[in-house]
Amino acid sequence: MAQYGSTVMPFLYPCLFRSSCRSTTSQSLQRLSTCAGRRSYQTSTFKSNPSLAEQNAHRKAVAYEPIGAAPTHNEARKRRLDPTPDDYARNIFVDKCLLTVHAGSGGNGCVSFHRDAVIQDGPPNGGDGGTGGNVWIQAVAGQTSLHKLARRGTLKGGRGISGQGKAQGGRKGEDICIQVPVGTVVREVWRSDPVADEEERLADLRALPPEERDLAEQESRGPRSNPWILYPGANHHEVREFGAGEFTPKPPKPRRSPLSALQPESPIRLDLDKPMDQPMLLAAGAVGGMGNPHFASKELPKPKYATKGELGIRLKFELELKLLADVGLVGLPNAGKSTLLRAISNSRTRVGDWAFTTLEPSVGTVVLDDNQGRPLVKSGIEGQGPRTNFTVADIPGLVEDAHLDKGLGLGFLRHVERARILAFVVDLSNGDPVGTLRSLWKEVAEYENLRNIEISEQTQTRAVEWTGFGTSSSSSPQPTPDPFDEDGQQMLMYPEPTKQLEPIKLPPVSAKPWFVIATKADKEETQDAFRSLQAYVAGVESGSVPHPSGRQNAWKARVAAIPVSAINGQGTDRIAQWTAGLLDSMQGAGLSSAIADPSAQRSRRTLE
Ligand SMILES: Nc1nc2c(ncn2[C@@H]2O[C@H](COP(=O)(O)OP(=O)(O)OP(=O)(O)O)[C@@H](O)[C@H]2O)c(=O)[nH]1
Ligand SMILES: [Mg+2]
Repeated sequence: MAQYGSTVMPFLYPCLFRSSCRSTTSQSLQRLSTCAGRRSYQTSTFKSNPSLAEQNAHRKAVAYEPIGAAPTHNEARKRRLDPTPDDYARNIFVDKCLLTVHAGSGGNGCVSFHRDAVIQDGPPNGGDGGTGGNVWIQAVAGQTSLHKLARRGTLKGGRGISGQGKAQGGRKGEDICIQVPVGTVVREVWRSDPVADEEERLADLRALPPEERDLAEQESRGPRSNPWILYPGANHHEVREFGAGEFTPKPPKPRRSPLSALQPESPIRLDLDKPMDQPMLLAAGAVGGMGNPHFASKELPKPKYATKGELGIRLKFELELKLLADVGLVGLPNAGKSTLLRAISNSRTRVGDWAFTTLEPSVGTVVLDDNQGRPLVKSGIEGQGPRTNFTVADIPGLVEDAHLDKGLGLGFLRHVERARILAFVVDLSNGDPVGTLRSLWKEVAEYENLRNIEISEQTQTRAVEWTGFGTSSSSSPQPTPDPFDEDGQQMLMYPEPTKQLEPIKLPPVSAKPWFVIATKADKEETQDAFRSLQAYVAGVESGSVPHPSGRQNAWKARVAAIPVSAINGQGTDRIAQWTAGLLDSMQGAGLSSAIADPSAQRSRRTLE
């Protein structure tokens, strides 16, 4: 053996040299012959401790498996609907976030003088600064979560570029467009508007008697205390003279970009419940500073100063998804909601045979055409073209007393009221389906009660806090000095209110259209359970049985129980048809995303 030890033999024939320390050459050769012999009739099964060569041979055989062995379409579909617990795509979902936006500040004006071979000391020709970038917002179809914006936190419009010599104006700052999902409500939490603050300060000064003005002016100087830019070539004497006040010009009035007229009124409250063709202006960029030609006069034909650009407005918003999806799947844990979503859409939500597999809502899109414009389900109302898709949200399972925040409770019920239609998913193989449906409705109705109490309590609190006639209450925001902005200028900011914004008004849950999906119908002895469920639902529709929510005006115009076997993909087409029909009837009746919410009938408009 030692004679082979220093050669490449151990590398080429590892099985021969595995126990080189102990075995002899004859033993190894015998083993080699055994291995070879075995390989001839035992190719696919390993002995208890396979050699490296055998392992490699096996890997190769698997890699070159004949194409005929690939899973058939049905097998692939079955695998998709009954996946292993680790076969899922991670779903990131955020339905509420804070977002700060900064409109771009204006670029500075330029101090420059014409100079050429003939004219050594010509007239002023400094360009104006460019306007800051605007901030726009647009609701777009196809987005279902606010997680991207939540991660960014702050979005800034570009700063305007400063002006240059030869009367060259600075370039405008870059605009930004915030894209949000359809159904987002945007509410302003606070704002810092340096131009408005300056206007207010000047108005206060004007109201004072002239002898007090100078002192008050010194004390009340805000972020625009020094709006001037001096000529870089100015000598010490000129700088001192400028600062001494004798030659200090009157500060120009604060200016706004003409575009700011398109800004929504403060405080901004937008209900973006329809896809928008054009973005909408949220905050206009600040205007740029003025170049030195603006200050030329008969007395001072060559001014050596220009102004800085105005500071951009800063706004903090709370973004909240009012509409999660067209259909919300409501059911007990382990009822089969995620499997159903996989069966009707392209979703890869997690499926597992245990409760609370799903912990975050996940939204899937059900496509109603063959992606080439040919509808698979006849839908859509006249004059608006066929409906091509709708969205379904897989909401985590509800448990008994979820309305008391049991299980993963109230957070999930919050999602239920953000769907246009509720689809109650009932497992036919798990006890009495009618009892299950009633207990699900009970949780939903109790949650609605709680919300009504919460809203009325908040209204009372607001009524007590109101002090009237413009006098500020103790909780009203007071300006406090804040850190400096990117230019080293002090910004006036307002502390964030300690009180949260009031909850968004949503339509009552019991007023939403609903239907029942009876799943796991492939399991044995589920026919009787389905028949009893069907009879109950028919009773609710006809009015012979009270509505499971216990509400008088609850929706029951068109209820159905649809049996499906999600794991086999059977009966799921009917869900698409039924939902499309319900959406059409809602649209036809003018009940759009907000259903019965009267405050949201018009898109893109301010609330209240
Ligand atoms: N036989 C049968 N089993 C099903 C069917 N649908 C789902 N299952 C099984 O039921 C179990 C639970 O399915 P999930 O889709 O994870 O249930 P879920 O309602 O999303 O559960 P949570 O996320 O915990 O609320 C899994 O083992 C599925 O394979 C069905 O139609 N027939
Ligand atoms: Mg699930």
